[in-house]
Amino acid sequence: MKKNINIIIDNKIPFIKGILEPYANVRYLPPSEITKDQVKDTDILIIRTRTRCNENLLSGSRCKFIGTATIGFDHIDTEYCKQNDIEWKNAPGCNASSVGQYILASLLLHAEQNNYSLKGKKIGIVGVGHVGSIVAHHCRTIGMTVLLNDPPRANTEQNGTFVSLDTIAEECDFITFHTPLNRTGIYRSFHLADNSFFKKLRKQPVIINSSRGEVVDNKALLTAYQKKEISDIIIDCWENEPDILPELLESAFIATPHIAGYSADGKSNASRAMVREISRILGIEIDTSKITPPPAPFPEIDLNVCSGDPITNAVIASYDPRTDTTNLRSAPEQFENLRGNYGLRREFGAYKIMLSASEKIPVLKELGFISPSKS
Ligand SMILES: NC(=O)c1ccc[n+]([C@@H]2O[C@H](COP(=O)([O-])OP(=O)(O)OC[C@H]3O[C@@H](n4cnc5c(N)ncnc54)[C@H](O)[C@@H]3O)[C@@H](O)[C@H]2O)c1
Ligand SMILES: O=C(O)[C@H](O)[C@H](O)COP(=O)(O)O
Repeated sequence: MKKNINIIIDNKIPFIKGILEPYANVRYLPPSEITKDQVKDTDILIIRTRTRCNENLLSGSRCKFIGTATIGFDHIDTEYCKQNDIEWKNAPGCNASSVGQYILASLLLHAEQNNYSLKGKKIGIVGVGHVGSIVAHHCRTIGMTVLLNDPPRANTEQNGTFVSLDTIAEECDFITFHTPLNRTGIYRSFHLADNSFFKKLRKQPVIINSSRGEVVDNKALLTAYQKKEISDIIIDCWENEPDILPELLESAFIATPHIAGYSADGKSNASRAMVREISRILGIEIDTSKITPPPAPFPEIDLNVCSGDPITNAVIASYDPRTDTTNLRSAPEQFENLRGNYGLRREFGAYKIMLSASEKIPVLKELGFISPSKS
């Protein structure tokens, strides 16, 4: 029962091909081809961050629904959509655990390479939603002290224990940004970290940005590094992607092409969310059971044969951000291709840990690895 519904889907959204064809006319296009002309006769758009949905794209089209298979939605002109009766939906939380894995892996590598322990170090988390909460959980689990900053939540929640951005600037050894990109308004996050923010830092922290490039003024970030106001940079989201600042790429400890959320788990969550929305719109049951990530290639991590910290070994066995850093440094002009052809990783929950009796087993379980067992 094919309805007269036209759908365009970004061709880099995985696990979705074939699912909607029984119900609609589906075309898969690269973002560069999702143009005004193509969108004109389209009812439903399923896109990623690379399609800017604004008047230029949408005016004169019959599009009534935009689904973005992402958490962020700053690429959608929500005001234009409201005025023109176009519904839009994102996929809240879809890849939050993937970003949690990215941040923990980067922190553990930084500690290992600089020969210190993260235990007792203080991390400031700016933006405590789906991603920030997972980062907070992981950091507490490995013994870090966590400070939270989230003015929208602080203003509405009675029992929150939030601090100001100034307190984070003064006290933290690490500061990680997990806000949406708000260009205006009282919760504006555009250049939340700017020159004046970096001047307030007291502990020469490591700065981490995996939110949106524009949340951190990239030139100010580089200057702060050069002036030793900060000790290191971990960066996944950049201003002006894919034309990123070469000096920042060279200076950062971890520098990746906006792939913190690129787990197979996260991508399949997003695809499932998009199909559920279409199912709701069309008023039909659509089976989503085939939208599942493939198994991890090596799903058992035997920590008994590794020397060094079991937590670091387990996390890095699941994901090593140095590989993505090396790939980006060797070919920065391939930023979009590195994303488009990314080998999606699996999250902690896809790995079973083998480890003889160790006080680290409860920590590994708490991070989400499968039933660490005696071997
Ligand atoms: N690098 C990646 O691959 C990747 C993956 C997922 C998400 N992201 C980005 O991370 C952002 C956060 O994701 P999420 O799932 O946690 O979103 P979320 O909406 O669940 O949480 C965002 C939190 O930020 C808070 N916030 C808003 N404005 C703020 C401000 N000015 N200062 C401090 N806090 C503020 C909100 O109150 C909310 O609690 C997304 O909007 C997206 O831009 C990037
Ligand atoms: O907002 C998100 O979900 C993330 O930034 C996500 O990783 C973006 O992925 P893209 O749509 O660019 O593939």
